[in-house]
This record gives sequence, structure tokens and C-alpha cells, in this order.
Amino acid sequence: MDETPRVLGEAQRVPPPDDDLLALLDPWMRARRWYPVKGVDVAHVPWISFALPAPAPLRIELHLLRLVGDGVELVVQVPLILAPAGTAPDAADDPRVVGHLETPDGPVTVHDGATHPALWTAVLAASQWEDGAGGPEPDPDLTGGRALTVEQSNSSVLLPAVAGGTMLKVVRAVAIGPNPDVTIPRALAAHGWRGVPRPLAWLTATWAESDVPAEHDSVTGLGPDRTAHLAVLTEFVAGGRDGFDLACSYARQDQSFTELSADLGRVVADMHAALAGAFEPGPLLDAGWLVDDLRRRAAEAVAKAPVLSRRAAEIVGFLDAAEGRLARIDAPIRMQHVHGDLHLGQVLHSRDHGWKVLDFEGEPLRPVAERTRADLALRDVAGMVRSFDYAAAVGRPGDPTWDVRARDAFLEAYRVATGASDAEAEAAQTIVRILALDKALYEVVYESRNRPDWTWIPLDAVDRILSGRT
Ligand SMILES: Nc1ncnc2c1ncn2[C@@H]1O[C@H](COP(=O)(O)OP(=O)(O)O)[C@@H](O)[C@H]1O
Ligand SMILES: O=P(O)(O)O[C@H]1O[C@H](CO)[C@@H](O[C@H]2O[C@H](CO)[C@@H](O)[C@H](O)[C@H]2O)[C@H](O)[C@H]1O
Repeated sequence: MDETPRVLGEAQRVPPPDDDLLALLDPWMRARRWYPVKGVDVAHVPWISFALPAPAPLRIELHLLRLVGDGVELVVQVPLILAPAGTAPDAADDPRVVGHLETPDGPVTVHDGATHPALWTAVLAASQWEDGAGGPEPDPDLTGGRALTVEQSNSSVLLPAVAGGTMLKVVRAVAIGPNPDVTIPRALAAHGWRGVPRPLAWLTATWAESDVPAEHDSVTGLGPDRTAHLAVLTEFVAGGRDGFDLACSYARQDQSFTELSADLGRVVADMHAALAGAFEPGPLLDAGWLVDDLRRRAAEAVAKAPVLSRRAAEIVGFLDAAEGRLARIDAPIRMQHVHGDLHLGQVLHSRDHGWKVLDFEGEPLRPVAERTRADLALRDVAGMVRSFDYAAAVGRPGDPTWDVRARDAFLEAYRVATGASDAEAEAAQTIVRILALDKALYEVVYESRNRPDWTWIPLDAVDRILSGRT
């Protein structure tokens, strides 16, 4: 095993995009599914850029741009392939083509790098590989390789012939510091938990203190950490079906989901046990901290989603009442590492392997520090509870109790698997209900920025929870 860390640094730096390239990227980025702040008025500020070795006449550039403005301060990665014009694909309406540029070397077609085999090869070669994962092959077999087009916050590429079948995730919203989607699955796999596909390789970028913008703030986390993961390669879950698609199709056919959701409850309990074993334990829950945090997050959601403003007073009232309920909880609740954005779209089901859990990045709209802090395992439980509601809203089952039955089966299996005492189970019920509101508020912001047609789904839930219904 090559012990030399493979990281992008000073030696790979290239100039950031010029005005022409920026002008091309500007509208293109805003229209991408992964663009994290749709409809928000932000500027695209070039930050740092790297080049990867590329076969002539191609150029491979990874641009990190800051999205700044309107309360937003994020970093996104835009990997590009620059090819002489006339090299296929070239059609302006091809989704893989960003556009065309005149350069001193002649006309160039700019490709979305995440969809281009030359980038996949270059990323695999520049990545650091897990011990025993085989390491980069000089000429990886990209047969069957394809960029996924499913809804997602990052760009994923299926590479069926690389390392026995892998998924390459090209990170879009860059987490500053070690990305939890690399560190957590690695730690879980090392701990012996088999419920997560094993990360095999990852691409890291580093920069100098002088690159950190003077006006940075705590939102991006641009500061002491000067590294980020730009891509991660993980084992492919063969035959894995996206849990949200699966649940929606069960709902559509009015087929009960209780058995699968009970299995999922057990897997989530196992995941929490493995996370508790793989990482240092967090502090005991301080109800005062939780209420303050809920109030802050709710205020942020109200500020970001105008549709929530007329519910602001009710939300405050709900949290005031929650404060009293939380203060009455006796059972000690230990905080720990959690998934952070658990929902049905983050789990894959296959006949051979049951449920596998993906994407430990946490909620992509939150600052990294908030995503990696010790938290309540019940936050993941609440995330899944919300997801059964989404599946019912999309799948429209004939049975009006479809989601309640799926949810209850999940909660009961989780309770049994964690061995919760009666007092703990009662406390959990209270907390999950409160965290379900927190999640639904986050979802209203997420949907209004990404899928406005779906905003009604979490908004209905907000209204139900505020009015005391489930
Ligand atoms: N290891 C894997 N094996 C099989 N499919 C995967 C794997 N990782 C991701 N996928 C598929 O890609 C989709 C997006 O992956 P995910 O990690 O959730 O990315 P994002 O951060 O973009 O949401 C998943 O819903 C799943 O369908
Ligand atoms: O999977 P991501 O890390 O990209 O998470 C974000 O996008 C999710 C949607 O893709 C969003 O999840 C919401 O929609 C799901 C159905 O598509 C549903 O299962 C979830 O319960 C619901 O929260 C997630 O909130 C967001 O962070």
C-alpha cells in the first residue's frame, strides 16, 4: 500500500475560472438539480481551482466556487472537461455539455466533468485508497459507467467494472474539513458494521491559510480546517432499490410496508449502536440546549421560507410547550454520532443484503459543524417518520392508515431493538414528535428551494403537528 497521502494541493492549482467561463457557468449551475440554493440571490465567487492529469487534448479542471449572499455562504465544486470544439458530445442541448467558449487556443466545448469518463479515471488515479481496496488501476475498466440522473444533492456515477462494482460520488456542496460521508462509513466499516457500503477511495483537496477569505464566516466553516473531500468511491450495493421509490411503489399498490419498515427500524437501531461503539460518546442531553437549538433552527426556517411566516407564532407556541415537556423527562439520554439526514431516499433495499444506509453527510443545507456534532439518535428516527409521510403523499395509498402503520412498525422495531425501558420509550415518543416538527420545517425550506411543487408535503405536516394531530 502506498503510504503517501494523495491529495490535491499547491502543485495542482490552476487559475480560477475567468469571466467568460463564469458567465457560461452562471445560468447552467443555477439550473442543476444539485445547485443547493435555487431561487436565492447569490453571487458565484471563484475561490480555488485544481487541474487533474488528462489525456490530450482534454483539460480537466475542478473549480471550487463560493456561493455568497442572502444569508448563504457555501462552497460548491464544479468539475469540468474542456475539449476542442467538435469532440463528441458537442450538441448544445446535450445535458452533459455546459456550453462553448472561445479561447486563445481555439473554440472549446465545456463538459460537466461529473458525466465524463476522463474525469472518472483522473479522480480514481488521484484518490487515496483504503487499505486492501486494491488501489488505482492505471487504466480502470469503465465499461457500463454512467452518471445517475436520479434526484440528488451530489453527482453519482455507477462504475460496475471498477473494484468489483462501485459508486463514485462527486461532491457538489463541499464540506470544509473531513467529510462525514467519508469518515463515518469508514469508521462504521472498521467497527465491523455491515449496514453501510464500504468507502474504497476518496479525493482530498488542501489549500493554504492565505486562501481563506478574510470575510469568511462560521457558515461555510472556511477557517481552521484547510482540507475537503471532493469525491468518494464506495462499494456498489448490487440489486439495491432506493427505499423511497420502494415505499412509494408499495403505497401506490396499497401494499403494506410494515414488514420492511420493521426491518428498517432494526437496522437503524443497529446503526446507532455501531455509531455509539465507533465514536466517543457525546454528553447527556441538556433539555435547555435542545430547546434553544430548536428555537434557533425554527427561526432560521421561518426566515428562509416565507410560507412559514404566518405560522411563526404557532411554532413559537409549540416550542414553548415542548420546553415544558422536555423538562419533565427523567430518563438520561446520551448524545452521540448520528446519520443526521436519515430518510427513505438514504437507504437501499436488496433481497440479498436487506437494508443498507447511505449518505452520512447530514443535512446539506446546514453548516458542517452542525452536521458533525454529537446529536440525538432520535433525530434519525424522526427523519424516517417524516419519510413515511412523504411516501404516502407521493404514493397515495388507498388505505389512509398506510403511513401510520409503516411508521408504527418502524418505531416499535426500533424500540425493541434498542431495549428501551418504558420511561425511555415514553421520552422517545415526546422527543420524536418535537424533532419531526424540526425536520418538517427544514423540509419546507429544502422543498421551497429545490422542488417547490412538493412544499405542500412538509407544510401539511407542519400544520398537523402544530394542531396536535400526527
Ligand atoms: N453504494 C451504492 N450502491 C448502490 N447505489 C447507490 C450507492 N450509493 C448511492 N447509490 C444511489 O445513488 C443515490 C444517491 O446517493 P446518495 O449517497 O444519497 O447521494 P446524495 O448525497 O446526492 O443524496 C442513492 O439514492 C442510491 O440510489
Ligand atoms: O438525500 P439528500 O442528502 O440530498 O437530502 C436532501 O434531499 C432529500 C430529497 O432528495 C430530502 O428528503 C425529503 O424528500 C425525500 C423524498 O425525496 C423524503 O424521503 C424525505 O423524508 C424528505 O426529507 C432531504 O430532506 C434533503 O436534506
